[in-house]
Amino acid sequence: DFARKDVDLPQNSPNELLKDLHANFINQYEKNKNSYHYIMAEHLRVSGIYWCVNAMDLSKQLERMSTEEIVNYVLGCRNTDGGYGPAPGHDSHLLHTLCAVQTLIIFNSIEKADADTISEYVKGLQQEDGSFCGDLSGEVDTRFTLCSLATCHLLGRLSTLNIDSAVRFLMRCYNTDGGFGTRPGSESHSGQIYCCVGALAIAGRLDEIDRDRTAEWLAFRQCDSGGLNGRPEKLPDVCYSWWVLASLAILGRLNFIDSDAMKKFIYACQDDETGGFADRPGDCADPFHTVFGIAALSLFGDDTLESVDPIFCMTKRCLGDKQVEMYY
Ligand SMILES: COc1ccc(S(=O)(=O)N2Cc3cc(-c4ccc(C=O)o4)ccc3N(Cc3cncn3C)C[C@H]2Cc2ccc(O)cc2)cc1
Ligand SMILES: [Zn+2]
Repeated sequence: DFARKDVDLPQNSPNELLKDLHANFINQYEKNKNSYHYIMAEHLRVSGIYWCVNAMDLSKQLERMSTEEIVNYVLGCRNTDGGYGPAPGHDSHLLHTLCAVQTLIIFNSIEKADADTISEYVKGLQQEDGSFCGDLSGEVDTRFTLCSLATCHLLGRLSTLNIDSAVRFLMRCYNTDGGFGTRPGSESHSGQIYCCVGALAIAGRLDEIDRDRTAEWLAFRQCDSGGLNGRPEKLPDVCYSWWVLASLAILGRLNFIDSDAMKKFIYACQDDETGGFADRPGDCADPFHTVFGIAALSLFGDDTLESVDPIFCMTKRCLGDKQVEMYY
């Protein structure tokens, strides 16, 4: 069967950012009667909170969030092992530990977390070969290398980890096509490239890769619709806009893609009734695709948004001197 490799942008697609509509979409996750405790699936909740809070910060509307309630909820997800779970009483995982730290930094409340116990938790998940497991289930993924280096960097505890072995493992995941996969030998994927390029940038080791070759693989993700996909022959999706654009920004190669066509696709993913972004035009909006659609537009310099840091997907405002100085 002929698999569609692209989408058509509907004629009446939005052609600008519907910023206030998105703020209302995100906020409805926050109203008392629909607070996170009910709306957001428990196994996702702390990550969902980071996506919502970050979307509001990028949209310059953070003051509409109930800071204290959210900060206390996140702190309530801390476990005795030093890590954070997705909700109170859930086991710790690197994905949610990073989102918890990111949320606390956005609310300028990172001093309420214990940097030493969190970084010791992360260190405990690094393997002999330099890789990281997401939790005690033992799954290794280059995504978890980014979570580990980003969490420890944001806490000022990067030296807790073995950075040399972490970089050696990442380079074993570097494919001849210029991309990175989940583990050594895995096929290249936009999301994994974002994780590996981001981790190398935090480690100050971007000179280990051929940045033009990697940027070229990323540029080939652009479809006729202007949207970016995760792998060859896949459909474009607005969250891949973020993975690909942020990677190109870190590599100093944003000029490798057609930004006007890209923006047109991102605008078309907005839902002009409910607010929010869907993965592609016509689908249901969700907070995950909303934050990455807004972050991608911020990378293009939309001055109605806060400027976003490509490595951490957080505003430069909240990161301050936690930003990694880049060299191109
Ligand atoms: C709806 O189906 C899924 C599938 C995977 C996941 S995930 O947690 O493994 N994850 C993030 C993710 C979230 C959503 C979503 C819906 C509603 C909310 C509320 O905030 O968030 C939706 C999708 C999604 N995915 C799956 C995906 C996105 N685009 C294409 N796909 C297949 C990504 C997935 C992995 C992930 C990526 C980044 C990250 O920081 C954390 C997890 C969640 C829901
Ligand atoms: Zn997506």
